[in-house]
This record gives sequence, C-alpha cells and structure tokens, in this order.
Amino acid sequence: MSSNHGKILVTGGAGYIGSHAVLALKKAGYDVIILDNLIYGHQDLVEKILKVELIIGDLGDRSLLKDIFKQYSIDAVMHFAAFAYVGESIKEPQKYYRNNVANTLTLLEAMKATSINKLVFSSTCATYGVAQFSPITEQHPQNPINPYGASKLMVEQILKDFSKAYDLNYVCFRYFNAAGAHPEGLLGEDHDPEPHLIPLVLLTALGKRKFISIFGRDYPTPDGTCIRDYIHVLDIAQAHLLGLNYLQQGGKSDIFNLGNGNGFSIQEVIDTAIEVTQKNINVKIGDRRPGDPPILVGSGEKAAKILGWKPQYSSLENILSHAWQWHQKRHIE
Ligand SMILES: NC(=O)c1ccc[n+]([C@@H]2O[C@H](COP(=O)([O-])OP(=O)(O)OC[C@H]3O[C@@H](n4cnc5c(N)ncnc54)[C@H](O)[C@@H]3O)[C@@H](O)[C@H]2O)c1
Ligand SMILES: O=c1ccn([C@@H]2O[C@H](COP(=O)(O)OP(=O)(O)O[C@H]3O[C@H](CO)[C@H](O)[C@H](O)[C@H]3O)[C@@H](O)[C@H]2O)c(=O)[nH]1
Repeated sequence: MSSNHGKILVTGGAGYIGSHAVLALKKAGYDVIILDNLIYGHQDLVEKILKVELIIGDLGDRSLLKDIFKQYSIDAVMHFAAFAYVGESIKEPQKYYRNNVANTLTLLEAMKATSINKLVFSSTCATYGVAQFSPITEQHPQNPINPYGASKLMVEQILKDFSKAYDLNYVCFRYFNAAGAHPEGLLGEDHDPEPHLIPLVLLTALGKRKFISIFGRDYPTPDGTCIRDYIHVLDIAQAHLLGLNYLQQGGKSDIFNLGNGNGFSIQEVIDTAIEVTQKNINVKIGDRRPGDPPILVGSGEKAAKILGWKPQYSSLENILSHAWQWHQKRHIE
C-alpha cells in the first residue's frame, strides 16, 4: 500500500530504536524500507511485527545504496545504523570510526549523488563528555571522552559542512539513554551481547543472570553511582516523526537533545526494578567502566519548543515496567 506521506529509508531499522521508529512511521502512514546488515538487528521482528520491506545489506556498500535510491523514490532517510557500545568503543575504536563515520559518509555521498536531501540522524549525549552544567542544553561544549561519542561528533561536523555546501537538510537528535519497550509488548531491547544497564538488571530479575555489577560506586553523585537520563524508546520514536515532519515542511538543519531533564542513579534504577518486578536482584560492586561520565542529564526544551515534542512515558516506573513486560514475554515464548 503506498502512502502520500512519502517513502522513508530506515538504516538500522531492525535494531532496538529503529524498529520502534519503523512501527511509529507505519502507524503514521509512511511507507518504510529498512536497510540492515542484521549484525544486531532481528529479521523475525521485521517479518512478524513490522511487516515492511527489509533489504539485508551494509551501509558501507555504496553501489547497494545507489541502487536503493535509484529504484525507490525515497523521500527521506532515518539513519540509526551504527555501533553504540561505549565500553567496546574504547577497546576497538577502529570499528567505531569505520562504521559510524566512514559508512555514514558513504550514505551521505549516495544521497548527494541521487539528490535525496532530508536526513534524520541518531547522535548521542556521549558527544558532550563530562557535563559542565546540568541539564545539558544543545549549547553545552562537546568534548567526548570515548571513541563512540567522538565518532558521532565527527558525523555531526560532516553534516554541518554538507548542509552548508550542498542541498541537505537534517535533524540531528542527541538522545540520552534510550530505554523501555513497546507498551503492548510487541518490540523491545534485545542485544547480543547486552551491555546496557536496564536489560541487564531485568535479566537478573528473571534469573537469567546471577547478579548485576555496578560499575563504580565512587562517583561524585549522592549515592556514588552514575546518573543517566532514561528516555522511553517510544518518546524517541515520536520525536523522529516530528523531526521528519519538520524537514518535510521545509525546516532547516537543526540539532535537538532528547532528554527528560531528570536523572536516575544506577542504584535508583535497581531499587525501582525490584519494586516493579517484585523479584530479588543480586548486586555486586565492580570497577568503574572507562569512558563513563558521572552524570548525563539532558534538557529537551528545544525539541519541545520547536518540534512540539512531549514525552509521554518519562517515569522510570513506566520505562521499567514496559521493559519488564517485554523481557518476560521473550523468555516465556
Ligand atoms: N541505545 C541508546 O541509548 C542510544 C543513545 C544515543 C544514541 N543511540 C544511537 O541510536 C542508534 C540506534 O541504537 P540502538 O540502541 O537501536 O542500536 P541497535 O544495535 O539495536 O541498532 C542498530 C542497528 O543497525 C544495524 N547496523 C549496524 N551497522 C550496520 C551497517 N554497517 N549496515 C547496516 N546495518 C547496520 C544493526 O544490525 C542494528 O539492527 C545508533 O546510531 C546509536 O548510536 C542509541
Ligand atoms: O552492567 C552494567 C551496565 C552498565 N552500567 C552502568 O550503567 C550506566 C548506563 O550504562 P549503559 O551501558 O546502559 O548506557 P551508556 O550510558 O553507557 O550508553 C548509552 O547511552 C549513551 C549516551 O549516554 C550512548 O548513546 C549509547 O549508545 C547508549 O548505549 C553507566 O554508568 C554504566 O557504567 C553498570 O553499572 N553495569
């Protein structure tokens, strides 16, 4: 079925945040095509839940990209495909610069060659580094302390330069920590290996892991554990629809934080998870993980003001209960 909203290419649409965005796009009446190499994506979810065309291929494949852009009349690109593990990026920076920077450049060149001029890009609060003030606004200096954040900052620079020199308009979202799952249990977070705090805490509650390690209890925060701003994945998906709409209405290139302005410590996440799941969660205190800033909390005011973004699921209880529902379902089926 074709729509008059336009056809959107979603790179990384078989992954965690991308799949939620695809469902939101479909619901809003867009046609969607996913490009994903399935390194972390899930073909079964695309086939059973998203039910959109999946092109299995790599972002770095220039001729494949050009073929896609020539074959389909793509209106805009949502670009989620990337590597996104902070800890791994310190051990293997080459992977991050190749996939996140070089392959994104290939995508932008293919878009330029085929006159596709609208892009929604997934950047991150990891581009800011150690916060000088909180909540972080878009004007906060960007001094990333891990290669993952640096790779995304490089893309932000490339986007600025392309947008000035060529016919490209983009919306760049700097998300804080994506979390939660589809409230109806259709989709959720499923990485292998799983590095993220909330799924690991819930897998411990389910008995799939023996304990959760807290990476450092000596940070300059009230309970000594790192503070993060957890954003529900559906609120991120909603922001993407608004960003796309903004570009389709002729909006110029701009950058927006996606943050709730509210931070929770690792200990608070674990305590709330115990309440939500009513399970015991064993905890061990481990060493700090290199590359982790103590506090990352973001102001979403600019996205609210310019795009009309209103997060619907910002409570930690909502985020954890939706994620818990997904994890329980996944491990029973
Ligand atoms: N998860 C977070 O908290 C968070 C926070 C800020 C920004 N982001 C950004 O959001 C985006 C999505 O993150 P996610 O958590 O959904 O990750 P994810 O790993 O679940 O999704 C990424 C998808 O991209 C695909 N992919 C990776 N490299 C590819 C390539 N070269 N070619 C084709 N497909 C490729 C993977 O198979 C996967 O399906 C990333 O760009 C990430 O940097 C995530
Ligand atoms: O087993 C674990 C896993 C994580 N943590 C801690 O929990 C916090 C959150 O860690 P995550 O790995 O869940 O998330 P990150 O903040 O490292 O990274 C996430 O948010 C970033 C922005 O902050 C990036 O954009 C990235 O893509 C995304 O994965 C960090 O302090 C981390 O050290 C633990 O204590 N134990």
